[in-house]
Amino acid sequence: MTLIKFCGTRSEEDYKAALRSKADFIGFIFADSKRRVTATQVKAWKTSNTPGSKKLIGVFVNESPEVIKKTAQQAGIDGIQLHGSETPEDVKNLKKETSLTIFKTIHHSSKALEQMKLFEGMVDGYIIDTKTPEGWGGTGTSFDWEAVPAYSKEAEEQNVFCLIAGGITPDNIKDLLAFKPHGIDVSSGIESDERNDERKMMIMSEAAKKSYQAPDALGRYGSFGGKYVPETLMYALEELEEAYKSIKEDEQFHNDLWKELSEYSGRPTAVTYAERLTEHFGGARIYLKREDLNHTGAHKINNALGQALLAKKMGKNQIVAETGAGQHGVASATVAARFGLSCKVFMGAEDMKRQELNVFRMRLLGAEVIEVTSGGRTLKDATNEAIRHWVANVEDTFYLIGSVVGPHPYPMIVRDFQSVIGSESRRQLLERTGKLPDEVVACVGGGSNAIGMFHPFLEDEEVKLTGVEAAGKGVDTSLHAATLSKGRKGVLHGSLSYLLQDEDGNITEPYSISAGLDYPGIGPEHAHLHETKRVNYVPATDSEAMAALETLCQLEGILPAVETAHALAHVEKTAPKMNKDEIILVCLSGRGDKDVHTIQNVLEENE
Ligand SMILES: O=C(O)c1ccccc1N[C@@H]1O[C@H](COP(=O)(O)O)[C@@H](O)[C@H]1O
Repeated sequence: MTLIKFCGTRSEEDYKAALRSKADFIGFIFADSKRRVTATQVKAWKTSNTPGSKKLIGVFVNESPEVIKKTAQQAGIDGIQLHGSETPEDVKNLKKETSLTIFKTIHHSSKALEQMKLFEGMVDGYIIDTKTPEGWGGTGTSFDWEAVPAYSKEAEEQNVFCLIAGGITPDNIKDLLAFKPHGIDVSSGIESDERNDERKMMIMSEAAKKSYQAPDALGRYGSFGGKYVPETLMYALEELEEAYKSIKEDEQFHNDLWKELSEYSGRPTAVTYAERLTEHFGGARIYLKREDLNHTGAHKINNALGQALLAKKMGKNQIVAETGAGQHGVASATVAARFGLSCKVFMGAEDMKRQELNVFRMRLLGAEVIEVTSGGRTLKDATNEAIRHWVANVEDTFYLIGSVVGPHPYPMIVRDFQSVIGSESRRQLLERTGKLPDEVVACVGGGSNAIGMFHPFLEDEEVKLTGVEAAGKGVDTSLHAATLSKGRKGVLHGSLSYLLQDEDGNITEPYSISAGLDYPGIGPEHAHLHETKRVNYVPATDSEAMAALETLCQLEGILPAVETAHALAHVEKTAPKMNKDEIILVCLSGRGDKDVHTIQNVLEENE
């Protein structure tokens, strides 16, 4: 997927349209132009419409450092684009004096590559534009795009990205995309009658972010997914689907959600370069997406906040949830406390023993934790009970499902709320390294952290995606939870996917050291991505996961959740075989404080 910067925003309407679009960057012209705006205007638009994860960029042409700094500060923007003949010295000084992101525009010419080299190590990205006698930029004139790969290569060597500007329109964008630019930057091409035209923005966005379409109208991912539920739940699912459709288009909802994600949960989460781990394996550079730094210690809160806001919007004041490792239970109890909702969490008796601390946390947060003693007394059984409770109380109860499982529209809703993980890390890595990762790795139980991480990378064919399943005592024993490696198609909890089952189709008991991966099914979208071979699913055993957990603790000072350690176990296998200039991005889905007892028991047994 290509980065998008929509520039020349000159009214609150333009700004709102850019916020609704798929732009990664929104540009404002502070230079001489018909599109010029003031810092006061930008500040006012920003105050009444928060930009969420989009970055605001101010464009300047040969402006004094004092004016640039003052304007940026007044407007409250994230970065500056120097679009004139600014020198490396000017950039160096600005970099020293501000913490702003700096993009340098280089005008296409036979000297452009040499000029880029002069700014090496000083800028966060390049814009390549056309200069004409009419102006420094915004002229609607394109250059010969045969030159694009050379510009991208130079930027990659400098570990930054390069956006292409100049005369890009809905009619010619596909010609440019054939040269695989890192991103596009457009002013004139999105305008009609002196204002930004949302239809043009949409055409450009669709072309640049050519999106993978799933689920279909019936909630199917290929042949998987769907709604296999009793009649009593059909109405509730339709009501939910309608409500979700309306909030998806609702700017206010997205603003409210981003406010919670940022002010309450602490997003964006960091991407950490694991330097000592990288050296230890001697291969690919390893980057960790730190979902463990979220409030409550895992990625689960992203989805819980989204669904709780949706529940409020639907006028439901009771939440019911299931939990395995307890992380989703804690996240649900947390959001219920924050929004003043009542909360019941169903949890298997076995998991309650393994995750005693999280049971205590949920109760402390005011939730009722209901022990489930049926079946294997783990996540599957807790989910059965939560669904049963929902069927009986559907009028005022919202089922806050914790993974990309269950009947449509749940897998889609959870995926969308978790995709913030992948879209944030995609942008963060491009900003940091100038390239996309070569491989992205995440652990998979039901699969919510993995789908959230993978989804924004699905169109990037060059990025290898790897999901790691829990192989327990080994996939050739009966003690594992490796659904895709060892399962068959079947229906569980309202959707068709791969399941662990015996010859007669009875669900078999999964096993994993980690309560969060101990589920006999997997989200239907993962089943589809497995069948289409877009994602490669591999197993990791308990002992491989525990070894990887110790390595991360000792080399990076990060205690990961036992679930997350399965993803790290795959990194141990693959990183040493990769080249030093390759990059692995790992979803560090949660922190391991909740697992300290389990870890202690295992390590003591091994002594
Ligand atoms: O857009 C302007 O008016 C402008 C004025 C002065 C310097 C840069 C300007 N815009 C930049 O030009 C390209 C977009 O060009 P086009 O209109 O799509 O051909 C982009 O980098 C803008 O940031």
